[in-house]
Amino acid sequence: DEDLLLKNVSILEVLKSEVGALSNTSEQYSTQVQPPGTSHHIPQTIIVGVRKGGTRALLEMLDIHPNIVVAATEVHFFDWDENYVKGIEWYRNLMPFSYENQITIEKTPGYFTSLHAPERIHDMNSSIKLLIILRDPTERVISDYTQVYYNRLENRKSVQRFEDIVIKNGALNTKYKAIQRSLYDVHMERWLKYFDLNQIHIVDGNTLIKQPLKELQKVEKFLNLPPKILSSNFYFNQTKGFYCIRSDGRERCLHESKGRPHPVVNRTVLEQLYSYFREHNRNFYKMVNQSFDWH
Ligand SMILES: Nc1ncnc2c1ncn2[C@@H]1O[C@H](COP(=O)(O)OS(=O)(=O)O)[C@@H](OP(=O)(O)O)[C@H]1O
Repeated sequence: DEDLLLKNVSILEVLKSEVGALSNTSEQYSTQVQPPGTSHHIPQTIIVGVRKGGTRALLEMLDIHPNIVVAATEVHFFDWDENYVKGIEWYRNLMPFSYENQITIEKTPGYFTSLHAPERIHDMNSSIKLLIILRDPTERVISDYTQVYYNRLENRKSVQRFEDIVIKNGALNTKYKAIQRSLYDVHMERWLKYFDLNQIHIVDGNTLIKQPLKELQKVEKFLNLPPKILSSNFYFNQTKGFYCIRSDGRERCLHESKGRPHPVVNRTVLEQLYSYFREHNRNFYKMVNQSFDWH
């Protein structure tokens, strides 16, 4: 049920928050005629996740770069069988027009936790560069819950308190999908079966919120692009409480579904989540040779 809901939610998102997130990309995308010398290219880089990690912010911020073009919507090619069977040409045609010197990027957060995505992406291009944006796993669970909460409200479905989902019979409900999606080591292991660590760059989602330029400069380096994203491309919007983008003479913030207030969670429940993830986090740090200041 939750997966079905998620799928519907994703489609809804494509229609609402994702396409509408930044009118700039969607307008360009839907009305653009093919400029001479451009064509649809298969992405040389994919943001594969994680859901609620900050994938939309990362994609839109990378779109500032003149050598980057981004797909406006989540494509779900590698994680949804009904799309994958349509073949690579179907996928390529969904990409925006780009020049030879530009990198095409798409983001589908569901790839990170998909069982098939690593192998399928590897089959398409074994030397592709992958971006994964991660944030504190507990925060990610709460963000995931918050998204489903609002979607259920919109669809007039019943909602539950966070604590009532996360704790079952006095113990942590580790079967809860949102918790499973935060087991970064478990998912990462699948990616490392197909890709070298040096093909994968991990973006710190917590840092992207507070110091976007710092994280974007690392991505520019990873993609071998000249540093073109500047501090003047960002301004802090007090009302939203997040950085917004200034580019091509326009100012834009992400859709209101990005950066929603989270519920205040019971301290004991928080501690249970922190301690559950601790071992997984340590394992993940070892796997990727990098550590993060998660709880
Ligand atoms: N600049 C800026 N503006 C708004 N939001 C920002 C920004 N940078 C990062 N974020 C964080 O992005 C979180 C949503 O992540 P995703 O875009 O990956 O979500 S989704 O999986 O595509 O639904 C979203 O999570 P929530 O805070 O839970 O809404 C934000 O914390």
